[in-house]
Amino acid sequence: MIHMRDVSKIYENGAVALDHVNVDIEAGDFVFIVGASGAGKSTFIKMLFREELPSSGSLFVNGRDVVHMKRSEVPYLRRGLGVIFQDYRLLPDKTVFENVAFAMQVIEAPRRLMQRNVNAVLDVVGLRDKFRCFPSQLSGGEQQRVAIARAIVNDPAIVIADEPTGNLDPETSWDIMDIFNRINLAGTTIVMATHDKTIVDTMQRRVIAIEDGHIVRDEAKGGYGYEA
Ligand SMILES: Nc1ncnc2c1ncn2[C@@H]1O[C@H](COP(=O)(O)OP(=O)(O)OP(=O)(O)O)[C@@H](O)[C@H]1O
Repeated sequence: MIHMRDVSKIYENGAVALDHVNVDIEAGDFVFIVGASGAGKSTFIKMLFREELPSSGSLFVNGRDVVHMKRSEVPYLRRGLGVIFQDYRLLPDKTVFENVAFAMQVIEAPRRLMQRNVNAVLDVVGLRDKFRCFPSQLSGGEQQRVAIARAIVNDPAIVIADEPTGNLDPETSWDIMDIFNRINLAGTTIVMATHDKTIVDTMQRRVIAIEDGHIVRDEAKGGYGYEA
């Protein structure tokens, strides 16, 4: 599903964000990416949806060669992925329904599917009754739930999340993790960078720890491994 071979990333200013990284993530995995600030977690995540390219090495995501694909193929890569950020990134002038539907419009999904699928994912995240609200009328946790609905509405094989609970209080964070858990149980692969020690320690999922651009630990049922 995700195969990284000898991947390094050196930014233009010379910063080495990842140094000869090898990782295999299989269908249905739930993986936490942990590590100190600046360790390389976001770089790792960004390469999966080709926001950043490796400087060297090979990367296959969903069977696609991320390094050698043409620019015109990038939308096809991204169609198979749902991406979630710490700061939600909703469109402020669109309602909850429109924010989620927009992800279907972008891929030119048939209109008749739109109503059904948007309602279905709003049910998954428990926000069907807020479909007319604008993001500014929602709490942070609700906005993140809209972002999750948007990420999964096209039924991606992989959901990629960079610090999705970073702006949320512990209780709301657990509501969000509950949704990720259900999405994973339905078969979707989850790759999540996080600083949340309690969540990682409690969930006992696969943990990949990055330090200074190197993978220093990869455990099937791991803990956070650092002091919070
Ligand atoms: N666009 C960029 N240009 C130059 N250097 C960068 C860029 N993005 C990240 N870096 C550097 O690459 C290294 C890894 O950064 P990255 O953002 O991947 O770390 P991180 O583990 O996600 O950190 P955080 O937890 O603070 O988000 C750092 O040294 C950072 O300064």
